[in-house]
Amino acid sequence: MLEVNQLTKTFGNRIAVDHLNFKIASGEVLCLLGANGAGKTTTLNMLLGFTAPSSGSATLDGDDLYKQASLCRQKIMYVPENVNLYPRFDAIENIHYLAVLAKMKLTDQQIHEALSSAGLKQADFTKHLAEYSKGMRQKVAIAFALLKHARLILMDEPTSGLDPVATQDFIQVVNTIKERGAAVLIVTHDLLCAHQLADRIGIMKQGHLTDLITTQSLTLDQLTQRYFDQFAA
Ligand SMILES: Nc1ncnc2c1ncn2[C@@H]1O[C@H](COP(=O)(O)OP(=O)(O)OP(=O)(O)O)[C@@H](O)[C@H]1O
Repeated sequence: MLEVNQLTKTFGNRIAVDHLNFKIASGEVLCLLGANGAGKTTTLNMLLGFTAPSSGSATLDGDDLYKQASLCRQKIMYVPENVNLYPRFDAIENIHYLAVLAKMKLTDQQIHEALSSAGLKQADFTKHLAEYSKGMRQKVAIAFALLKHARLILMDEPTSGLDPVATQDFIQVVNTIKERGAAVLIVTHDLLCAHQLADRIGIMKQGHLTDLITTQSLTLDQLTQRYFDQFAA
């Protein structure tokens, strides 16, 4: 599904991301962890087309992310750390607006179903976004990803600032996304959340992927130890 090959980004003589390789299958969640400055955001920015790679390539369902950029962009959804939508619109109006920008035609019924699948309570659908918490705004973006049938969902620090209940809620929503067959890449510092929701965890250090862990095989304590081992080395 997503295949990243030798992706590299340099800023002057600083190598932010150094010949990175990884794959994410359909229905799989990969969490990227690493210290500040390890190259996680730069990786995300390259996949989003915000930053051009210095070299290397990436494909989504076999299409080149850079040579077929507009085709690929239709299949990608980005959920930033803070989802900024129109505060004076309710959730339904915001999604209608996003749909117009994406040249999609959606019925209220479709939007209601997607907002429910994303875990939003029906009573909140018609509240202005100004009244929404961070977690609720995230759900609106995820509902749009479901409506868009996004094949790749990229998330930046989705659980930072979420309380434990909202975090569990978020994990459930990610499971819904997985069931629909999207590939999910999450950049996070949240080891507990990564352990709970990732199929695999990649640890980045100085632009390299230094460890790639299948989550199921490790307890949280083992994962934490393995994470710290990377930085002691
Ligand atoms: N626009 C830029 N110009 C110059 N250097 C940059 C730029 N963006 C990132 N860098 C450098 O690239 C390296 C990787 O940064 P990046 O933001 O990708 O790290 P990160 O892993 O996301 O860190 P954090 O966890 O703090 O968000 C750092 O050394 C950073 O200073």
